[in-house]
Amino acid sequence: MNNNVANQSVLIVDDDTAVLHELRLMLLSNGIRGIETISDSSEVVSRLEQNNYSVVLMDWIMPGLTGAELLPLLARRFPHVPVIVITAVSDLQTVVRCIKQGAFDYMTKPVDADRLLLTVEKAFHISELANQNKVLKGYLLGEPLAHPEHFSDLITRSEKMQSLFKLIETVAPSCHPVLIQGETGVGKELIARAIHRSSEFSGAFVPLNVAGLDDFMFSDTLFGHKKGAFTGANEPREGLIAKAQGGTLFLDEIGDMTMESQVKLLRLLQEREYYRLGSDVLIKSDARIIAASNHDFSALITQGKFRHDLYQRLCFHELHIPPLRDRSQDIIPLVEHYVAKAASSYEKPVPDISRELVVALQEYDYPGNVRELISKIYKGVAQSRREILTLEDFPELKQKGGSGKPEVKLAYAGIFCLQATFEQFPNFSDMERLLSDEALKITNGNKTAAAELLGISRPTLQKKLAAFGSP
Ligand SMILES: Nc1ncnc2c1ncn2[C@@H]1O[C@H](COP(=O)(O)OP(=O)(O)OP(=O)(O)O)[C@@H](O)[C@H]1O
Repeated sequence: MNNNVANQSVLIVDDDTAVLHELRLMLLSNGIRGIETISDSSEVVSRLEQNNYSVVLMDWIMPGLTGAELLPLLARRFPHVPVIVITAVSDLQTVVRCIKQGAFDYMTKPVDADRLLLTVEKAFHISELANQNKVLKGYLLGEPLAHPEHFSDLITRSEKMQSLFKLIETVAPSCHPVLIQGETGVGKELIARAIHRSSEFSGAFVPLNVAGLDDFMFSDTLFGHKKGAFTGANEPREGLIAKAQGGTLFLDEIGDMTMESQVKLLRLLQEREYYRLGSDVLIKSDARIIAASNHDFSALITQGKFRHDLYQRLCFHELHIPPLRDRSQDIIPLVEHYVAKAASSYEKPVPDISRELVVALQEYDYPGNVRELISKIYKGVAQSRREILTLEDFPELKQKGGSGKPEVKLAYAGIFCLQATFEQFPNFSDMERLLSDEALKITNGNKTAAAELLGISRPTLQKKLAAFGSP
């Protein structure tokens, strides 16, 4: 049985306690833990009202409520719970009736263990999908995140990111692998951590960057080794997969993995078991695997650099994180957050940000995404000698803009409508006055900083203010 059973539960209904016991044992011995049994069929509805069962396994012929009476009731009240009917009669008519009334599948007594497990596994899968659909529907109807605190490290105002968070809440509790794709520095590791938090798995989040690891290093780091496994293995080593037991193993830069290591990872995903180097003891693993990459997998697969079967296993759930330039609403909140952080780490007061810098930061396209934004902010704050950050502190942005003065965009004209501001089209002197007032407002009355912002000397600003009659 594969690994998607940890959060699943089964309700078995049969008036024969010996059958209940036997079915329970069959499921238990295959790793299914959440099993409850009822011998009185009239209790089924109230049990389903109180608990979230993934699957109901039910006898057809029972005293009290029979299968024929119960099945339509369950199909109507709990349509998302697959019901598997067990019947002693293998006549075609009963089977057709079961399926027509909404049974997910049927089987005849005596129950064959292999068939039971296969059917229950299929039903788990359907139940999981139905559950995800239910949650997604709720979200589409505007429901907020169930646990926003799981995403508290991610600063965003973008609707695309909010939708991604909602998707994460629906897929996080399943044990299936997740593949996160996105450009470098876009926040893939933060997203992986948010998935782990949302899964509420009790084990640890264990990250491993596989780029640059040769196959031996990969195997030793991931699986560990037995004492004496190779020259220099003086002590046994527990691999990272063991540290991630009950939790999440995050494999970063998976597109750079060697072909040999890909075979080993594929085996781990298929079998959920592994050997330490030098050991012939098979160890089971229940760690959930999240992988991340900034590569285009279709290109890697075509070039023969990545196994198609591994890709298919990894992308059971696939998440794409949009680059920062496609969610420009995030730029300013990120800038504000990291300016405050940088100032605190350099023990400086938190500076204001000049308007021209705000515009330039919004216009930039961030090929290195959030990581690049952070690095620019830290450099800018470190070198700034004033209480306001200006374009001067961000020479790379200044060079990009040529003159250093970013163009006023059309969108900006929506806010800054000259005629509406002045009631008539302004002349030069009106504009000078407006610019001077704005610069002084932004710099809290600091004339030196305001003059710098305006690109004029302090005495020139002083003269102009005197001409306007301003203090
Ligand atoms: N939405 C966000 N809010 C706050 N910080 C963020 C956000 N996204 C990314 N960061 C920060 O940006 C930096 C890069 O993020 P992260 O390491 O998660 O990116 P990545 O996509 O995994 O990068 P790489 O492709 O290089 O592995 C980190 O310091 C992270 O904390």
